[in-house]
Amino acid sequence: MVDSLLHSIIMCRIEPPSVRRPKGGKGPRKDPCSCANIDHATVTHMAIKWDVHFQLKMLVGSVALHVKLLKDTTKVFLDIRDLSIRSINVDGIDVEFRIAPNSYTFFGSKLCVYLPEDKSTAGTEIVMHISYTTSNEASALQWLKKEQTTDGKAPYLFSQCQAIHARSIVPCMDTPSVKQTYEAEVSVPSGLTCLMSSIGEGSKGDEERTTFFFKQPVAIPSYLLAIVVGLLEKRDISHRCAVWAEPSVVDKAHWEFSETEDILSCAESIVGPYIWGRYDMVCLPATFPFGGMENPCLTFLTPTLIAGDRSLVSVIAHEIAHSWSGNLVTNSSWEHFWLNEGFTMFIERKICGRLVSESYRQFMAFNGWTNNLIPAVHEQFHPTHPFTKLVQEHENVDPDVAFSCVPYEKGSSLLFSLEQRLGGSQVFELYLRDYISTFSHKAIDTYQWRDHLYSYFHDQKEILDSFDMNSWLFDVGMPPSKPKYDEEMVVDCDKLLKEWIDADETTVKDITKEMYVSMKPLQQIEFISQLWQHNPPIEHYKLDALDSLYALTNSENCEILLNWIRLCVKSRWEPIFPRALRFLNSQGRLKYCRPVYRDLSNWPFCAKEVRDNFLRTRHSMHPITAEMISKDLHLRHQTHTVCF
Ligand SMILES: CC/C=C\C/C=C\C[C@@H](O)/C=C/C=C/C=C\[C@@H](O)CCCC(=O)O
Ligand SMILES: [Zn+2]
Repeated sequence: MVDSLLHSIIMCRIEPPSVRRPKGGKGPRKDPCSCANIDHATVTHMAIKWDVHFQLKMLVGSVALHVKLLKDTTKVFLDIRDLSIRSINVDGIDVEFRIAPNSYTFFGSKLCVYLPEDKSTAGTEIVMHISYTTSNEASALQWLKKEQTTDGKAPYLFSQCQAIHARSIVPCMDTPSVKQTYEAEVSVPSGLTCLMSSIGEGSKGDEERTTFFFKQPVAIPSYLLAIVVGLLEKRDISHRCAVWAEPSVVDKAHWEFSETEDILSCAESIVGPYIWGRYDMVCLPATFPFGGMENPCLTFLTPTLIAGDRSLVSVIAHEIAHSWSGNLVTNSSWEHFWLNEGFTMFIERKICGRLVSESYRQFMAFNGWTNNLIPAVHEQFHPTHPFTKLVQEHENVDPDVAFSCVPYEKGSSLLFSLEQRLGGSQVFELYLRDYISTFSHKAIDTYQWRDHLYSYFHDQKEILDSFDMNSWLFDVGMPPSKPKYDEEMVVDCDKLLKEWIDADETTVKDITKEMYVSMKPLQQIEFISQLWQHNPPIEHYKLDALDSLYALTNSENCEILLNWIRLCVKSRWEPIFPRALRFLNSQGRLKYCRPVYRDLSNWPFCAKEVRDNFLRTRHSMHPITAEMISKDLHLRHQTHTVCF
């Protein structure tokens, strides 16, 4: 008995715990969110031609995919969602194609293209020309009537392809493990400006239509394809930075984001040269679902960053940092999203540490742990939820549903802990540069990251082995240990918090506003967030006093407003409801809308009104926003069957 047991243990190749790999797999796992046969073929270049039709809410055009066969194959599989394929030819020869029947789910469908026999051997390079149109419900696009824009003067279109929405605007290998250059010709109604995640190469047209030309010479994953069309004006910030926005917004955005060149230069001093040429930003209409999106050469930004005091520009540092982590060194699938976002959060805070102070970097990391990671693990999910893992498994999982701050905060905390153990900030910055230069223009997974870490710090193996890496990477819940933070900037927050918690109806009148107004905005956010997280909930007389002293309900800073609304709703303070509803209807940022919709729908006092509000406004929301909130409110159950 013992012998056979011993034999089976020896034969079943028990790997050391530190190299836990995906189920049943040796080496990199295929991206479960794509049906592309990337081991047989790869796309190296896309040449896109689109006519933008606002009345139809459709892109009509074609794409020429430059495909290289990696193995003998007579088929190329592409990802599509809601595309009407008109015709496909390979090097000018019409070819058969099929769309896998009944495969439609949130992943979309598999487009199978059959190659001529004489173009099916390994090493062959072909040009696959696909004529197609998008659906008027393409999940990557939001079409705005002029009335929905800030200035109300012209229609507007913008895209959001991350994570798996590129397939709704172009047939492609919609996985971050495939990188391709691209060029585009886009025809739009004259008078409107078209911008893309690339270098603009001019335009030509007549009074009816204008065609804009673009080139992206750096190979990028499909999720970084991006387009915006609207009545836009530009303001230069430096020789390589500018901001675009609607006329009534552009000067406010220009002032708010005027430190962008300083941030970009600072980033270069940490992680190396900026290779993308331009760093432009477009400040989108308020329905944009995210704080920022790191589309190369053209970061997309929410107007909720315009606080009037430049206090929220760390998001720009974040998007700039993506020019290295994410856009150059890319996660090979969304299961390893933390490589994109954990590194970017870490670099963002490095930049802010350089520009403000090291104690500010420490405070940002502390704030991330206490105000983002803890609520995400304990309130948005629960400590045993699989989406609280750093490395996830996305079989039949929609990345939009799995999305949270966990990859950002758990990932950056992991790097923060490693920095402290492996020699401190300067030592770790040298590692960071080596990591970026080693994997630039590649797509990697956590196992490749880990192997590089061990080889770079080969002389500190004992320290690495003593670190509970597997628990950080693969376990649910909060990390097994908390980094040590310099809490110098926490002291004032804790002092003010204690003053308010300990106050009673008499002494609350003695609290003055001096300490609060002397704090940095991030400290004010920390203070209000701690009040929100405090149990029991804060008494109504204190909320009255807080609002009259600090004017929180009328704050221009959306981060402060979010935490104040959540605090008041948790305390069931009814005067906040009108402001909360205005907040929901004034912008579409998921980071704000999802928690506030969830909180309000769980409050019997206003549950029905807030759900009715959603049903009334959902059609003017971005598709992603509408989808996520309807799931949060349990208004529809998407049955996810296995895709292919
Ligand atoms: C574990 C989840 C794996 C993959 C998810 C990937 C993408 C999800 C999709 O919903 C797109 C997310 C885009 C995020 C863009 C910007 C963020 O860095 C900031 C979001 C929070 C904010 O609004 O500030
Ligand atoms: Zn990011």
